[in-house]
Amino acid sequence: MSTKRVSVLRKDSKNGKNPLLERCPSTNEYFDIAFKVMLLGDSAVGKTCFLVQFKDGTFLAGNFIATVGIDYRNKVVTVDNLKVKLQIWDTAGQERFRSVTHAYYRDAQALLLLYDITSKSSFDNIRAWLTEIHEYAQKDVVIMLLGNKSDMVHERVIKQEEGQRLAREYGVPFMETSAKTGINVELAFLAVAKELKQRVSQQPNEPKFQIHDYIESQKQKSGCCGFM
Ligand SMILES: Nc1nc2c(ncn2[C@@H]2O[C@H](COP(=O)(O)OP(=O)(O)OP(=O)(O)O)[C@@H](O)[C@H]2O)c(=O)[nH]1
Repeated sequence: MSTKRVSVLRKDSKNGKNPLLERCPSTNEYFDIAFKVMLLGDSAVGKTCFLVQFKDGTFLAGNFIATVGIDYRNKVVTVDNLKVKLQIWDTAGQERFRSVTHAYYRDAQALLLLYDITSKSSFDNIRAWLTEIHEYAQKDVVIMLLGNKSDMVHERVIKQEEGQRLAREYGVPFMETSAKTGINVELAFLAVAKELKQRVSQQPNEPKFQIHDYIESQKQKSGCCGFM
């Protein structure tokens, strides 16, 4: 099998601290605060496409090329007038790369865990992924469950309610997404960015940000589908 990208095992030069008002080298944009987000899930659920859709607004159609090891891209988003740099780590879903990716869990402040709504095994493996997350990630890491490829309506084997039920069981937010059409891709990252930003800048009298409510309100605004 050909490979998508040789792994880049680069560490943040700031020793994990949130750099203030720095310039993002890849986008050349200034930012106030930075967070690390990781994409996890079985091979071929669409993690790379999900990241490319968010970063560039395009869909990587064509032959599937599995990621090797781990890679990252940066994107600066605006959250409540603050420039938030998301450093997004795209991991290889294949079993043989697990030991490489485990080493990166600890640095992530948020994890987007994807399954493919047309693949029962990718959904069944979500429990195993959550076990790994609890073993290797930070205790207070933000986790979001995403049922990807929601555009493939005729091939669907996992009902939306099944995803919702599993997410509720683990107390994590859930959405169905499509890296192909872009549905809910930006919302997933923005919800996570808002939650993380709120955690570090919460004012004493400010109400706590509720990620579930935020997602629900955005659904109502867009009049769209696939939310918890
Ligand atoms: N229809 C549809 N196809 C998708 C979607 N997301 C990804 N794909 C296709 O699914 C296949 C796998 O996508 P990738 O993004 O490479 O999967 P991955 O999770 O990064 O896989 P690994 O790198 O092995 O972990 C590719 O053929 C994509 O074109 C989607 O939302 N809808």
